[in-house]
Amino acid sequence: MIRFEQVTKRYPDGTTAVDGLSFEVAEGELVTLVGPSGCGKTTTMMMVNRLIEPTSGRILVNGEDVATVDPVRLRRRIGYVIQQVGLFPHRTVLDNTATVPTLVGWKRTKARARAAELLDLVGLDPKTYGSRYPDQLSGGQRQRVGVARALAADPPVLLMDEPFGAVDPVVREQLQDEFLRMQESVRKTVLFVTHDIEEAVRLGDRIAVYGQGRIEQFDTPGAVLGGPATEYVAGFVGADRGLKRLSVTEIQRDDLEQPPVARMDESAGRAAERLRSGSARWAVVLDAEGDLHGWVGADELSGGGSVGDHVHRMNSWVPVGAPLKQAFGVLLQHDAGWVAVLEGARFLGVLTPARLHEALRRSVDADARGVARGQVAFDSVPKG
Ligand SMILES: Nc1ncnc2c1ncn2[C@@H]1O[C@H](COP(=O)(O)OP(=O)(O)OP(=O)(O)O)[C@@H](O)[C@H]1O
Repeated sequence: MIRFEQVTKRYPDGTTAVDGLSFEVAEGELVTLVGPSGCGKTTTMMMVNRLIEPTSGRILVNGEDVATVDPVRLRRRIGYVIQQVGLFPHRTVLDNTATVPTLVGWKRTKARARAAELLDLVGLDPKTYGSRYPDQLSGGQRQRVGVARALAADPPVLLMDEPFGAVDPVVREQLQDEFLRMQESVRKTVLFVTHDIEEAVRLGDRIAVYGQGRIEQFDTPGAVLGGPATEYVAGFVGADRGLKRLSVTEIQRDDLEQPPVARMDESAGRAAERLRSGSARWAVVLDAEGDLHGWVGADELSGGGSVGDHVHRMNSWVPVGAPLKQAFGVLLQHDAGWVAVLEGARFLGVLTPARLHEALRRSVDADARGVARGQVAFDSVPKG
């Protein structure tokens, strides 16, 4: 969808901002460009919508060389969000959002209806905020309007330059979450510039780690964290990259351990006997559908009745596909030896600290070998 072919930008004063850059962003993909200040990220991005012209090389958007497209027409097809949002101060939020549709000739009512829809999409109630002016909004709200405005003409491509850089960390995380949710439904092709590795890893389907004017590594967040290509990348992603990797590695079914199970309607006595004969001290309690109800200790099952009469409700669990970090959080918070993993209400198994560690190790190994994690056997992962 966006393709850089040997793109170089040399400024008139001789600064080479970008040097022989080649990479591709697939349709519907979100690629983050991350690197220290001055490494050429913004220059890269601005060459896509021709705010800056390359010295050599080509950039194709949807197969078309951008150099051959009229810049004004080009920019209407490419949404652009920047840190200093650049809202028009004397126009209401609704009119700001409707800017591009109005420019391309939509009727005012249609453009405003679309703008209201988009404000809703970015989490701003158009009834409350539509008639306000930009200086009556918080920084985070202004950023949201910036995103809504960029999406208004429904451009297939979105360029975002540190869009959440100017807000505090809590709001920033909120905006990132909302943006990810929105991207699930709108699936734009996005080039996203940030100098924050956490943000790059969190948002990117793939990330491009920039050195000076060049990409040092271009891969999935998991692969970059698990196997930095160079010393430079290792330094940039940080010594705690193992921890960061927890947030991009998903819990899979084959990471799970199968603990002893008791049924809700099973007689307590029979369940106790079964657990004792297997030397099990506890069991998870499921109903006939396999949905999780809680857990029970083997020595609590005396006194008759059914297992359901003795069950402890379980108030924390994690869904399959959630990041390992979420499971780790639950284990720490409850000082627990395991956490249940569900799909919907259905119990799939438990994750223990040892299994969590193995999952992380296997995913590093799988990325290094370019295979799926399921193909890495537990015992093939070297210890230590
Ligand atoms: N108009 C210009 N003339 C000369 N040099 C420039 C110009 N614009 C940018 N540069 C230089 O090009 C290099 C890349 O700049 P660019 O803005 O692309 O970096 P960046 O990675 O986006 O940085 P930041 O994160 O600080 O925004 C820097 O060394 C910068 O000083």
